[in-house]
Amino acid sequence: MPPMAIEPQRLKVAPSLLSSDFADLAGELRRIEAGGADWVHLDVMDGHFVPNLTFGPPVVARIRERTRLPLDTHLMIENPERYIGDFVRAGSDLITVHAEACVHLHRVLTQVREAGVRVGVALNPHTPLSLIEHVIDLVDLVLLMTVNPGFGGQRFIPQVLPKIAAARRLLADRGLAGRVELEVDGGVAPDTAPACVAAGATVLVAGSAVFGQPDAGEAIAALRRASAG
Ligand SMILES: O=C(CO)[C@H](O)[C@H](O)COP(=O)(O)O
Repeated sequence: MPPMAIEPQRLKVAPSLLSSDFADLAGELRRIEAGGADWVHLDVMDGHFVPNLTFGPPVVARIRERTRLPLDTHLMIENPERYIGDFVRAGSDLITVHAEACVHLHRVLTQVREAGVRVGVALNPHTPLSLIEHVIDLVDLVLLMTVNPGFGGQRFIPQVLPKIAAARRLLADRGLAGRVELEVDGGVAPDTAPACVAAGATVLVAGSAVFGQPDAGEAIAALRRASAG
C-alpha cells in the first residue's frame, strides 16, 4: 500500500471506532468506507495513561485486513516506545503518541518515523502547545484533544479553540502548513466542527457523531457540510 497521503489543504473525516459495534468491526468498516470516510481513527488505551482499556496490535492487524482506509492509530498509552514496532507490523499508517506520555519525546517521534510510517503528536486539553514547539518540525500531524481522553461521547471543551488557532499560526510561522495535518478529537459533531475548522483544523475525528447515527455516510456528509460554511 502507498504511504498515507498528508494533504492539509483538504478537510478529512476520521471516524473513531471507539463508538462502533466491536462485535461487528468488519461491518462498521464497510459502513464508513462506503460513507466516504477518509481515515479510520483507532483509539488504543491502556488503563494507565487513560482510565479505559480498548484493544492492541492483534485487533489492528485484523482491521487492516478488512479495510483499505488509512489507519490513524492514536496511542493513549504509557511507554509507547515499547509498542511502536507492533503497531507498525499490524498495519498502522500513522502513529500518534501523547507528548505527556513520553519522557524522551524527540526520541519516540524519531523512532516512529524511522519505522517507516507517518508520525503524530497529541496534547491533552490542558497541555500547552509550547510542549511540542521544539519537535513540531518532526511530525506529520498534531492532534489536539478537545475532551479529556478515555471515553467517547463526552462534551466538547471550547477552551481548546484558541490552542487550535495557535497551532495553526505556529505551523504557518514554521512553514509547515502545507505538510502537517492539524487533527481535533473529542465531542466533534456538526455543531462543534465548524469552529474547529475555522480555527485551522484539517482532520475531524468523530466517534459518536458518526457511529451513533443510523446513516454513517449522511453523518460524515453532515460534518463536511457544517464545516464548509
Ligand atoms: O480519543 C478519544 C477518546 O479519548 C475518541 O477518539 C473521541 O472521544 C471520539 O469520540 P466522540 O467523537 O464520541 O467524542
